[in-house]
Amino acid sequence: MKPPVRVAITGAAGQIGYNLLFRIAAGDMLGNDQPIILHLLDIAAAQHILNGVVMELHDCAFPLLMDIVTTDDPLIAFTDIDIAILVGARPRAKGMERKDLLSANAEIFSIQGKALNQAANRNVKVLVVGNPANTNAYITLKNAPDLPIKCFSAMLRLDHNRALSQIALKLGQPVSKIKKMIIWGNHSSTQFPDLSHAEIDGKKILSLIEDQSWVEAYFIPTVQNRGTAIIEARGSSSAASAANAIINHIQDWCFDTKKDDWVTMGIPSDGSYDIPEGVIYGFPATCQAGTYHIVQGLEINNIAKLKMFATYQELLEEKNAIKHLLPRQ
Ligand SMILES: NC(=O)C1=CN([C@@H]2O[C@H](COP(=O)(O)OP(=O)(O)OC[C@H]3O[C@@H](n4cnc5c(N)ncnc54)[C@H](O)[C@@H]3O)[C@@H](O)[C@H]2O)C=CC1
Ligand SMILES: O=C([O-])CC(=O)C(=O)O
Repeated sequence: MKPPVRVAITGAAGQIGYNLLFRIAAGDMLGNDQPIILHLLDIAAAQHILNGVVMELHDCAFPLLMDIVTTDDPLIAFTDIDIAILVGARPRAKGMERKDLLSANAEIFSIQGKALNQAANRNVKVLVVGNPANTNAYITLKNAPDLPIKCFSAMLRLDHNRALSQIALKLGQPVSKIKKMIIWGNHSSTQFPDLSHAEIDGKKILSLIEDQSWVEAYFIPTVQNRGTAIIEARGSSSAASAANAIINHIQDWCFDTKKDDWVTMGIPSDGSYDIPEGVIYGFPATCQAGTYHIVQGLEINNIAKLKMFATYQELLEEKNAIKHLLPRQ
């Protein structure tokens, strides 16, 4: 039997938590031969709900679930963990943009960055989901100066999956055939869902879509604003699809992306594609041996450059609003 992997999930008593924990414990994320210890963090006021979730986890009798730690203390939650999924944060309500959550949520990630720095395994994989996810991930990494920068990522996989599905629906093809999608930039309505490299059976998708205005008038805004549409329809934000995207993101990071394809991950900018260092930005990425790499060498036209820069500008504005929470230079 393999040694157990310790997976911390924050906001474990919330709606994403309820859609995520059971799938992780069932083996959907790390495989059906990988024992797991769950470290579940939520605030003191939510511990009674968390207890109910733990009762249900026990009632599933998952063979892979070796132990469950529950706590409201990030230091306890993050001790010796291999994977951290930082979900715990306020969700937005109708009429809000994700960046409106900055003042409510930013401090959470400053505290949790410090706790990760102190207690997590040095090769921990940290995925930030709580919104605004890119900037919260940046706060987290800046507060964890002793951890390598490549330990950190933010979730744009839900946007990536949304884009795949819209194309699958448009072309009447299975999602699995659509390759090389990209969501550049921020997990916000300024993101740039970019079809120009996407392929199906080796053919460029843009050449298969007869009505090019569909891309600008329908595809891009639908993907950009899908979170808002879900909130309007359900009355609360995406939970099952967010949990599914978390599983996809961690699975690819741990077990490699597929050959001849890539995924979108929010990762620290390094100057690639003229996006300066200092933000967490959605890039096309491949993963090998537990490390992500930005896909290099893609041709970017001038219109795309403008869209990529606009979403970068929004990230700079968000960063400016939380600069007091950034101790690491
Ligand atoms: N990046 C992405 O693609 C997506 C991000 N989200 C974001 O994920 C976050 C969570 O969403 P839901 O689960 O729907 O919200 P929720 O309100 O159902 O659950 C949030 C949980 O976090 C807990 N929490 C609050 N402060 C905490 C802290 N300091 N430490 C630990 N736990 C804390 C709350 O007590 C609650 O149990 C929101 O910020 C939402 O906007 C949601 C969907 C997709
Ligand atoms: O829209 C929201 O606030 C939740 C979220 O991030 C998404 O569904 O993409």
